[in-house]
Amino acid sequence: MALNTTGIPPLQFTALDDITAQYNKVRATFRSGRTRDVEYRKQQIRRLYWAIVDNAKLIELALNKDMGKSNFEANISEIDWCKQECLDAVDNLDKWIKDEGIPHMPLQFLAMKPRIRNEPLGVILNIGAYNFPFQLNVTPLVGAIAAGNTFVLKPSEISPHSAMVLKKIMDEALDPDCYVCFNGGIDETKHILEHKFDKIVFTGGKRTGTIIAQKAAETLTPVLLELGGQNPAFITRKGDLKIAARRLMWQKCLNAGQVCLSHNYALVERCVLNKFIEEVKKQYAEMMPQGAKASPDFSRIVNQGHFNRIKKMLDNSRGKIVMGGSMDETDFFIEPTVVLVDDINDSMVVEESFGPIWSIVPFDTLDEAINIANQVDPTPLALFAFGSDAETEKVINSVTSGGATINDGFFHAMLNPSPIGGIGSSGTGNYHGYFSFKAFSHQRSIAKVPTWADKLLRVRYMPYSASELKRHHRISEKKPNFDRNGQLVKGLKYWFAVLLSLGSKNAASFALRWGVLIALAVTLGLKRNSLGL
Ligand SMILES: NC(=O)c1ccc[n+]([C@@H]2O[C@H](COP(=O)([O-])OP(=O)(O)OC[C@H]3O[C@@H](n4cnc5c(N)ncnc54)[C@H](O)[C@@H]3O)[C@@H](O)[C@H]2O)c1
Ligand SMILES: CC1=C(/C=C/C(C)=C/C=C/C(C)=C/C=C/C=C(C)/C=C/C=C(C)/C=C/C=C(\C)C=O)C(C)(C)CCC1
Repeated sequence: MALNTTGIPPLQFTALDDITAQYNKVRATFRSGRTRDVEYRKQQIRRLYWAIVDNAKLIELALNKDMGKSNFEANISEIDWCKQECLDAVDNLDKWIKDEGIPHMPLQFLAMKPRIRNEPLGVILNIGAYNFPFQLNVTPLVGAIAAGNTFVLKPSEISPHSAMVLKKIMDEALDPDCYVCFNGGIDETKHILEHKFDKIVFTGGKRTGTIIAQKAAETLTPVLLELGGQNPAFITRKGDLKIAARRLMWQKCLNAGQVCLSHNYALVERCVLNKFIEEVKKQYAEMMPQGAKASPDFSRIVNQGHFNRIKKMLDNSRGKIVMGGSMDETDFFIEPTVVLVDDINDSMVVEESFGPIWSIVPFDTLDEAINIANQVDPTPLALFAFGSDAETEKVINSVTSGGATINDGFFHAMLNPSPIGGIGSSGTGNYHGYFSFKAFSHQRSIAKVPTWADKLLRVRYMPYSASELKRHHRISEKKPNFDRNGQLVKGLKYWFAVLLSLGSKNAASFALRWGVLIALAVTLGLKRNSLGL
């Protein structure tokens, strides 16, 4: 790739004919079996690792040009992340690739060597979002390579510098017969989608996600959808208000809140409302003493369209701005802004912010807060709870979400090996580390039936024999331990288990009780010995 004075050339769309030709090439290479070789996969991921390291400065530059992302954030949330994904895959692939046993297999079938083999799916298409262009595109790429697939990447055109650097990295580091990057807008993406893929990964908005899922359904292509949502935060009077304010502010300042996982609104117990708002202001002042506009750490909104969308959401609100509120359209700056609302139909609640603005909704009882969250978005991507253990447990059990963190922002998704994914309308499927490997593999069930076992299998052959069936049932039929009312039947087996476990309910009390019993027996034995009995 030729570099101009800024270091990165303007976004160049891939020609439609070229897309088809390169698609045919990666399809043919997959059929050739080249990507089945595990050493080959590891070598490709190692090359990718070094390409990320060697292009780190260019990645920083691209992210800065696309959305004013600071070098610090470019490193912790994109470069370091991608490097870690590569290393995790290379270090663990030999373990991941091994055939897996099948849990709870009845003893009599073990001779059939039942197992699961993770096999590559074929050609994977990844359509990426703009906000974390490296993390959100390289992570699926690593998983797809690790699982033995070929891969087509279509980065978001609204992070054009990042899209060009991603193409450079892939072109320079990876086997071009297997892994390709197509750049383009809607027309190019539509053309790509005319080709048959074995799985489509889409990260982006719900509206586009619906279009992609509909298109994929035409050819029964499975999808992994990473979408957005209205993520709630819960703060009760028993929570640490300072910690809640600090950590929530952090995730709304990271990438100027353009994070699918950040909170859209915070439900705050009314009796601590003013204190919490004061804490939020204090934390903002501490993190950005000269304000966000002057802070070298604060990103800009990616383009005019997203700037207008966020501004409109704020303009349409009937709530009261309690912090921030300033903007500068000339460089797409929007200040971290908090709006106090008392109507859950307010634009600040019902729309996805995907920016540095968020709302606070007061509540009087935790049940009320839970009802509000379930009304606003019953299946958000993430959820955050600050309160006592009992309260946070209640929140987690009463409001579902793709993932959840107690006492922090999206920590559950900051851990490379943890799976990330939505539920319901916030997404389908999950990935990261081993979970990417699984997402891009077919779990193929395999059995090998010994030829010598034919006599044992007599029961299944014609002419069917009632006596053979009776014998078969006698040997292998499992008996239920419950009655017709669904009640547990405390038969011989139950009482034997109680006796053996000494009535313990878990492994720790089992060990303790047996330990005490053995100690007692030993002490008694010693005593008898010393008495010469
Ligand atoms: N769950 C996650 O991991 C995750 C991560 C980042 C962003 N998001 C969500 O993504 C949204 C913001 O990102 P965005 O603006 O890049 O999303 P978007 O839906 O506008 O675009 C995503 C991708 O889809 C392509 N695209 C857009 N319109 C298309 C069409 N009509 N046909 C085919 N392809 C099309 C774009 O080129 C881009 O590559 C937010 O809703 C956010 O919550 C989710
Ligand atoms: C806490 C303990 C310790 C210390 C721990 C330390 C020092 C942790 C440092 C953590 C840092 C610097 C983390 C920063 C990470 C930022 C990340 C990974 C950002 C990720 C962004 C993501 C995933 C965005 C995703 C966006 C999506 C999906 C959509 O838009 C010890 C070790 C000192 C002791 C124990 C306790």
